[in-house]
Amino acid sequence: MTSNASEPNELDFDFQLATLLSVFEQHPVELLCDVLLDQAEGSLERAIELLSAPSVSHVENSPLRQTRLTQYSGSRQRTTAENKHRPSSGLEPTTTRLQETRSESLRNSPKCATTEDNDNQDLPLAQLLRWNKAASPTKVPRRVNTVVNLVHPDAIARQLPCVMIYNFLPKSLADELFLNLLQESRTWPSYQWYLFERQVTSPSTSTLYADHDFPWVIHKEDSNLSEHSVDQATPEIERDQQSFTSNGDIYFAGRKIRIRGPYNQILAETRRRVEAKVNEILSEHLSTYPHMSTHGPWLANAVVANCYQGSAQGVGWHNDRLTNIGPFPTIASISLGVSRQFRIRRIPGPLSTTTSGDSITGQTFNISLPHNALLVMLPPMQEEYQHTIQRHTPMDAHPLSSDTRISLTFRYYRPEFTPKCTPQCHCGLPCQLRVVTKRENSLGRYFYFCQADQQHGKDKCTFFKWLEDHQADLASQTNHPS
Ligand SMILES: O=C(O)CCC(=O)C(=O)O
Ligand SMILES: [Fe+2]
Repeated sequence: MTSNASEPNELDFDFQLATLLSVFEQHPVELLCDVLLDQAEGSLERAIELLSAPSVSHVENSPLRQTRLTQYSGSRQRTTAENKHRPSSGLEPTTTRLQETRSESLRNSPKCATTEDNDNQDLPLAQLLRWNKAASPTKVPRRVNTVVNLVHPDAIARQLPCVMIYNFLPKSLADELFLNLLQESRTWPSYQWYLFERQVTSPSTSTLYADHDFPWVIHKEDSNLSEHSVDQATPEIERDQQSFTSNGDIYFAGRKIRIRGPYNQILAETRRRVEAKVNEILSEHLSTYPHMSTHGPWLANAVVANCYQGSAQGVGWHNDRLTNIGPFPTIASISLGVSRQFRIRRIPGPLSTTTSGDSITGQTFNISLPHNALLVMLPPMQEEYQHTIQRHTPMDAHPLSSDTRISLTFRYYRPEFTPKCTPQCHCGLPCQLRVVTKRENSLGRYFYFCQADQQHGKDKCTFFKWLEDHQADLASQTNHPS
């Protein structure tokens, strides 16, 4: 959610509303829209402040909100020319979620479902919020707003830099792994971070396991957790669980966290199989993605584990942080438990327009992730696409867990991207690494910038450094140690 140091912040209405939806899942979309438009006068920061106040519960049916929600849905009509100058901020998925959340909110909040300020008294709000074609003053080409379901591994590989393997682990190992993690997940924390100086909490829980070859110097932790650690295990489970600490703070999505490890036997066996499969895939894809080669075998030396209890828990649109895994990462994700919808869309920007200037951001892909599916996200998935675990989608109960899903996202934490190798910003914090996706003249370049706003809720500093400049500095320090 941090604004990008080198790119203008494109916090338009769609993005703002999508952000509020992902943070304030308990509130109906109409309330979020009203607070954003009326009370906060379009300021996301102010809206978050207002919504964080304990008394937020009621929403008047505002005509402005009605108009903007209709536009929000109707803005799919933008012409190609408009799209070129104003890249979509992901209308399609958020619109879909808007529709899903809307029906949820209509059930939960009868007050919000009234249509008393509208002329169309007889129509349900859900219908009113849709783009009204008849009322549209001019006929403009309609950009198709589709979600394409991809099921067959060949179809997935044709459309996306992803490889899907269903029933990846032997069944008994998958089940054992899941039951083991279900037990452990009771101690995984929700994460807090800052959005415009307001602390927000993730709707799911997660943790980071690291193995023996995690490149940051690790020693067994024998004292209490550091004062900054937000990952607090219960004492009983803590005794069975070795905790690692590192000689550098570990930031996960802008938050300082504690890591757990080394892998137990089940996780180690899973790692062995994941690494073998991923390296096989990487060698097959080398001709397609030459940039995947250089660093030797891919290692699954750490894994971000996520737990979602029920369909209200998910994770919003994002691409995975590159800071400690470096550019062009490969991430291999095993799904366990109830099947959930994984949605993928291209990041708006020059990369998402065809040579004729047509926007190709309209397409969202949906992949169901059943128990024991391995999805390997290859480069440039994190550079060019965003993903989400969609909330409020129908689920079939899983025999082992009913409505709980756990994902294990194995990553290679590269030695050259440890905190020791990461520049510190003027605030004294390790920087975050990002890639330029919007500015054509620097497209695809990586840069470091301050992440203090997410971590501490304070203003971020002006630190900015291109990755290649930083690497050149590191190389010259190695060649000419002082
Ligand atoms: O649960 C999943 O499959 C996705 C989780 C995810 O996107 C992440 O850990 O970054
Ligand atoms: Fe992710």
